[in-house]
Amino acid sequence: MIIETEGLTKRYGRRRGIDDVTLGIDQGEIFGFLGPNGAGKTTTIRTLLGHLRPTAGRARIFGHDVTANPVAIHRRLGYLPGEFGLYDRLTGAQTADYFAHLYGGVDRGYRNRLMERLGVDPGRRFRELSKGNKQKVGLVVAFQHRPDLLILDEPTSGLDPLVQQEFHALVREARDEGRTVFLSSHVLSEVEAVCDRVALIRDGRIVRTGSVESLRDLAHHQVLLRFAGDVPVAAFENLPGVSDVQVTGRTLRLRVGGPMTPVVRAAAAYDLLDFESREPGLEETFLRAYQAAS
Ligand SMILES: Nc1ncnc2c1ncn2[C@@H]1O[C@H](COP(=O)(O)OP(=O)(O)OP(=O)(O)O)[C@@H](O)[C@H]1O
Repeated sequence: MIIETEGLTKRYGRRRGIDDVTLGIDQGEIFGFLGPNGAGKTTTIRTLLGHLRPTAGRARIFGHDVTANPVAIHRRLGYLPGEFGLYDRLTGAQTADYFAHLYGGVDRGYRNRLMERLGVDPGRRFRELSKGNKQKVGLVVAFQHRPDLLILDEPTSGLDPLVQQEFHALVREARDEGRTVFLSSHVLSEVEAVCDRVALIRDGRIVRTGSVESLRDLAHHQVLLRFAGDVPVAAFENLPGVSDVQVTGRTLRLRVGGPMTPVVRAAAAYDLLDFESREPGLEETFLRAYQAAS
């Protein structure tokens, strides 16, 4: 196992950080760590990296205890923090060079390809970069020495959709080379798109671990349909995956789990003026799924 934690707990004084986190991540997995803001993702990651000392429990990476042997771990690790930065005056290329030296040099061809694929402008000073562009330099730094394990804290926040796709491709390539990826996210659809397995964290505790397919019951969309004329609610209420149908005048709001086809087919039978579909935030999704448990 590449990452192994047992009852990992971190309290900030009397405040909760994480509580009893037990995880096992195998070589060659893309593992998603999914939770709303404040759930404990960063705390878990920083404890794994040895930046924070656990209050209780233990964690091992590559078989080494994270508190006892951080150097042996860090040589083989690529890490993207939530807010990546070094010195404001350095350019993207200089920043990547700085970290490359720490690892005793990197394959420059690979480094340059990473920069190209992610669209990093190597000559720009760090202070002139937007959050997304800083994030891209951070990704180059995490990947450039081809580490055995990548730990990425909310890697796609601030990236535009095309760069996100390129990032997903890089992650899959790393996995196909037998490397391991642990990434945190607060977006369900992103974890669904790229991860093999996932753990859900809420209020500092793991509420579920499983294959990405096992998230199906959580994934849903809020759909709004606006029609030119009156529409019988019954035409939608009993469709597969549909629940919580609400009607305001000629507007229907409904919750759809699973494929959208039945709703689109039913809507097409009427004069449809507008169709909106959005993925609700994870807070809303978790609240719904875990209300009974809390
Ligand atoms: N240095 C600290 N001192 C006190 N409490 C902290 C500290 N860092 C984090 N916390 C608390 O620990 C809990 C978990 O925070 P953490 O940053 O790990 O969550 P997260 O899932 O990474 O959220 P986000 O996506 O917002 O970064 C929160 O309740 C937070 O307020």
